[in-house]
Amino acid sequence: MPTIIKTFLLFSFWDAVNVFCIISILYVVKFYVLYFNRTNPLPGPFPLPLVGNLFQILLFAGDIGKWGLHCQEKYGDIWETYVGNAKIIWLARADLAEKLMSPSRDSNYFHRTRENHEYEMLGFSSSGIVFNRNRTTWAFNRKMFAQAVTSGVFTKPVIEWIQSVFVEMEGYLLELGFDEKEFNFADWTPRLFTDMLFAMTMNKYACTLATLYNSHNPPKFAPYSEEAVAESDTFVKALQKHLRSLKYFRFTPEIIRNKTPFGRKKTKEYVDNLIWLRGVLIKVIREIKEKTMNTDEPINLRPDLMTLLAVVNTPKDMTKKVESIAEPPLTDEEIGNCFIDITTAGIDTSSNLICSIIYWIIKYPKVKKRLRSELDTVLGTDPAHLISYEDLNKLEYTEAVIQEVSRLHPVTPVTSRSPDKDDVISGYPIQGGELLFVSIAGIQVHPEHWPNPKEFNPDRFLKENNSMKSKFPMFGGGLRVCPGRQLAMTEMKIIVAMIFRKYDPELATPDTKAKYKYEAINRCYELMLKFKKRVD
Ligand code: HEM
Repeated sequence: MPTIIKTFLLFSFWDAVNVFCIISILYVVKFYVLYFNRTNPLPGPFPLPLVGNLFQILLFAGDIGKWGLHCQEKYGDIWETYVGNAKIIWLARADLAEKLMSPSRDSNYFHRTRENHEYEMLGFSSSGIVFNRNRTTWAFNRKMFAQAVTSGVFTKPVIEWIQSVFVEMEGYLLELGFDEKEFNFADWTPRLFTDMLFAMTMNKYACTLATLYNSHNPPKFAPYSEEAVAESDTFVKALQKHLRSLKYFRFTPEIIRNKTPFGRKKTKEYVDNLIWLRGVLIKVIREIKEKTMNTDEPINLRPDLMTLLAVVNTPKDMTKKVESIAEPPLTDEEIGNCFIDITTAGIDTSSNLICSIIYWIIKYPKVKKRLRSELDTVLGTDPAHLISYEDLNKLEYTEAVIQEVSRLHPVTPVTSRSPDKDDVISGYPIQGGELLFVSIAGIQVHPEHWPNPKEFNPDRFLKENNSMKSKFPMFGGGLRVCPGRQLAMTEMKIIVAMIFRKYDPELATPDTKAKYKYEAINRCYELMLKFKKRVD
């Protein structure tokens, strides 16, 4: 028997406990020796070994945005925190974040995260947009996406598609008597935005609104075949599972994922789910490509995002933005990953922000009155009037309200960057590969940028006060600024307009509050309303 095993067998239980205690003490001593002798120390909350500052985040119910605001008050506009042993530097003033938000192609701050083996394994580190760490493929994918999403051929019809999905939801709410009975509006918005996104990306009906409506056992069920509902249900559930997997792969330690039976099973389940999802998407993309290639008149095809991405940079390009320098079209895999990115980044953000917007408008009757007056002036008083692209551009106060809600209650309170090379920010040395958090929530209420920062005042966003916008990173900034921002604003304006021109939503009780939980974004999980019809 090897000596090491023999020695081990001589150990009593208490010997093992003693060894464990000695190793733990040595680990703690080493942790604090390194901590107190760290280079370039910044102020920040005191970390514990192994967990860093995670326990302090828990005191804020995991809400990293609120915790950031608390730290900012205590330590100033630049501070450091720890997740385990890894340092994170926070920046909470526009000038401090300026370099990170630079739009330069050579920016040192291209990467959103540190190297992430998990996303690499899933194939996201070199394809798609959100988690892509390869500058060349990221730039190409992002350009193609932006080309499609901002082209006139898409931006105009999308307005109609959004309205038709809202009309469907409106019908369900009235059918269920929610104009008189209280209901949780936050249950409906993720479905509204999922169905909208499916309609605008691949001309498919996701049926999530219909499924929720049917779950209330109405006298008359939604008019979709069980087969169609079941098929899309499976697909939407797979997408939701994929979203959960992104958090799992990011936050579960590798040792648990790869070395425990639970972790191995979960990892396999998530990887299989992604393979299935990609398989379905590739099939849809191939069908679209076949259809587009077999017609001489691509211009007559419905210009949904998948179709636009499938033909971008081909002779049938509908965006009319083909450049003189020949670039290849997107591959099926790239289109599939772009679709996954759009759903990852575009559903939760918009659907949760809309809950906050509705809540704040209800809470501020004067703002509601002025918003309504703008809606009546621009759209007229006939609720059947379809909102047009031109109408949307005139809804300045509506846009200001959306921005002001987002300033005070950002759906994404934090974004991050990791520099390639060492740098200096405001005299403070930053090491290449470190992680930096930009506190969107902190910048948006910084007293140096905003007079009366806590006051809800949409007027500050009206044209005459335009200069404030540089201090407003609602959609992030620089190279990786949100490429869906124009579409997101279109969605918000249409939904706000469609609700307040015709309805007068009421809180279930005067002290009803919108309830939130932080899950990588601020998720509104409860907003109890009555969807009252407008009477004035
Ligand atoms: C109100 C709604 C939305 C908000 C508040 C929002 C906010 C953001 C923010 C803060 C970022 C990070 C930017 C940065 O790091 O500088 C981002 C990135 C992104 N967003 Fe949005 N977003 C919204 C809607 C959308 C929609 C509707 C889409 C797609 C249709 C979308 C697609 C993306 C993508 C693909 C990225 C990654 C960009 C990159 O890495 O290059 N977002 N968004």
